[in-house]
Amino acid sequence: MHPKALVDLSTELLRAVLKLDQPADGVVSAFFRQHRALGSRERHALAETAYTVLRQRLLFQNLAQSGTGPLERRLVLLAWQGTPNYLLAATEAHEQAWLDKIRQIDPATLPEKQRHNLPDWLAAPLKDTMGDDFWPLVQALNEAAPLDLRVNVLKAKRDEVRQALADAGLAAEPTPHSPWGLRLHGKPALHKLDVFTRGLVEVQDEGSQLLALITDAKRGEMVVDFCAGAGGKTLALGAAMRNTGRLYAFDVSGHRLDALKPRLARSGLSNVHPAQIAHERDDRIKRLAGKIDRVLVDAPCSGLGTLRRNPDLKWRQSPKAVEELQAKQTAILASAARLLKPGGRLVYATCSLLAAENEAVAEAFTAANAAQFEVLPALQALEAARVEAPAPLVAGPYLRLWPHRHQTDGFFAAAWQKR
Ligand SMILES: C[S@@+](CC[C@H](N)C(=O)[O-])C[C@H]1O[C@@H](n2cnc3c(N)ncnc32)[C@H](O)[C@@H]1O
Repeated sequence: MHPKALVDLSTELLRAVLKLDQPADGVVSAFFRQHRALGSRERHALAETAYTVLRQRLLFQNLAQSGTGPLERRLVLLAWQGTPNYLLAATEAHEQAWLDKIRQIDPATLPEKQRHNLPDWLAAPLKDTMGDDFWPLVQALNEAAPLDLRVNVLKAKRDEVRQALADAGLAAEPTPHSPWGLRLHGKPALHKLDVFTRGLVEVQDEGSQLLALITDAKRGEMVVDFCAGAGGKTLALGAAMRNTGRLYAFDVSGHRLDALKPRLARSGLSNVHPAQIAHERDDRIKRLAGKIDRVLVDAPCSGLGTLRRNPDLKWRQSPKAVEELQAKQTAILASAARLLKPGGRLVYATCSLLAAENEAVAEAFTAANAAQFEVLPALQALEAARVEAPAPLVAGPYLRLWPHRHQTDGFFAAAWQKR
């Protein structure tokens, strides 16, 4: 495609993404479905340019105040992620002169907001929690996430998969903590690979694998994945159970559970029972009360731990949404807890960075249920699950993962044992 046309399309995509009325990944996919002629490099340039603006929106919006022409075009020129030659061929002399002037600005001299690119309501609690680690976190949130795989231990060993990937020309290292994980070099296309189509691997962030590991589901047990969604953790739990026992995958969204089905078929698991529930107090939950060995509550949350992949969330979430989520998380956790039998394990997890959705919810549960539930220190649970080098993964009794410290998305988990 001609560079001018490509930059125009990039501007059109950015305009749609910046409405912020839908998740950016959905807007980008829909846009590419409407423009099927775009090649993979062109798609990469368009998607990465939009994501770069989302990551550093406050900076770019400020810099764009000086140019001329439509705002979205100026933002595209500033954040362009395609080849530089394309940008040169697509721009007028006055635009190039403007870009040259902007490139002379030293980012270190800019106001703090334009360096962290976070809304105030999010920057404030993160500064409080992180102290000196705030800026390393900000930097990590603006970088792309690595691509991790989880080996399906029902079908293969990690070394075998690593060798099969190497034979296909793909280098991968074992993840530092999860015994199931491989971290790929780069972002290769995986869906046509034999190891993927045969269900030997799933794409799953190491942090997400650690949430399944801390649940430590065992052979023959009765297990509930309360907020199973498309089943990322369900598949890991089912394989850890070696396809024995019974694993219920609940969710209020039938649409998300539908997305679990092809993944289940690839995985070879037959111990998983997906079921749509109306809400957390559904009759199905009442019928299973007191019968379950392990319950994972991978709660609906702000998703702010995934900002590397979903930078739009920092502009789409709000303090009010976080408050509503906290109430929902509290209600789901209370209801899910009723499922456990004595000696059973309850795990509450999120992919949020905020204490309001993490420690605050866990501490309120502990306080309200001390007679029935005892906190299980995350370190103890991770050691028992044979997680490698677990000490740096915990903060007090909880699992706490950060992109800048652990190269994972931001995750939290608390565990309790029913008395
Ligand atoms: C963080 S996502 C789950 C991701 C999933 N566990 C995975 O690993 O792919 C949270 C899920 O909670 C579901 N959810 C929201 N409210 C719920 C409720 N009251 N009961 C059960 N699930 C709920 C959402 O539909 C969403 O799929």
